[in-house]
Amino acid sequence: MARPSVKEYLANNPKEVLVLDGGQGTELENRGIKVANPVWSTIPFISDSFWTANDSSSNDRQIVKEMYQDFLKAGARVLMTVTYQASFKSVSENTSITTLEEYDALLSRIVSFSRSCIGDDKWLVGCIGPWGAHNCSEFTGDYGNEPEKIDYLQYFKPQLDNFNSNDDLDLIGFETIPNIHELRAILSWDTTILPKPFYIGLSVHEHGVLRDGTTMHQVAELIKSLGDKINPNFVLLGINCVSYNHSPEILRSLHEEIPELPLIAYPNSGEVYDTVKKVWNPKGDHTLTWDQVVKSYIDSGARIIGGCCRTSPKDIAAINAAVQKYRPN
Ligand SMILES: C[S+](C)CC[C@H](N)C(=O)O
Ligand SMILES: N[C@@H](CCS)C(=O)O
Ligand SMILES: [Zn+2]
Repeated sequence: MARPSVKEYLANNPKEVLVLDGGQGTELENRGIKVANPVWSTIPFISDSFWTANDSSSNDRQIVKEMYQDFLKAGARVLMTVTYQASFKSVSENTSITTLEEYDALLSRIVSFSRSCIGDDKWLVGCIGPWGAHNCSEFTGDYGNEPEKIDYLQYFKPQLDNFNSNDDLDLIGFETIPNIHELRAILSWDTTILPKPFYIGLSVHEHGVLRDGTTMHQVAELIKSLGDKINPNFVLLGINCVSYNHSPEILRSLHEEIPELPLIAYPNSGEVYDTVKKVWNPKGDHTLTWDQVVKSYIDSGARIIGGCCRTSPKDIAAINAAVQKYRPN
């Protein structure tokens, strides 16, 4: 392997801050791919023509490649697979891919294609959206009346099994997790279920609580209560797809609660997703610059910084400039 493990790299280079890519689903949408469907940004990979056509005849294939190229040019060293809404449930209930065998083949193809787009020297994250992605509750955290009874492992297992066994993936990213019961479930999984380094990105309200109302103090208490039993592959905790303007404060509150934990932060643009119309609506302007946001993240212990929905290669270039300016010497 041409790159060290992310976990070792971060531990051996305590001053290093890595730049992640930006919002892939929304970037593909900006470039003409229609993502409003039950598997969201994974849609281009479902079509046979993505895999059979050559680059010049498959427009979508060219678009995905160019998206990766542009994030790389902007300075990203950690990039993600476009598999946020590609759980077995979402794929098998909404596309022509219905068996576990076909599903595995799809994920393996996506991972190797993504690896071929970014080269061997960059880190590749296997992106896994929350349980709530399939019914669009990632921004409400409303998992019904008995969220504690949901079988999260059963939901994630087919995607996890594929990602765990794929050496092209360096890290598993559980993203946009809005519910404490889901967080508790993921954190309860040992190295037999999660043998690869992983991180968890929380989906947090502007006023700093998890979308289901759990405080950052309660999140910290949960992590502390696990003590030595915590899976050693749990590398970073953080926030993603949270409001840009509020994210520095939210990350600071997490850092104050668990100062020793390496953090990851990649906010959205500050626009708000309309889950019915599936469009992003403006909500005030950026009152902060990326320069200010990144400085604050680094002061709060962030080791990986990037952008989520509606952030583009331009945002990643600004993040990269600020990371080079503020990372510790
Ligand atoms: C992060 S959200 C924009 C992903 C898409 C959403 N789960 C939907 O199904 O519309
Ligand atoms: N990794 C996903 C996040 C959705 S919230 C994306 O960038 O599209
Ligand atoms: Zn997002």
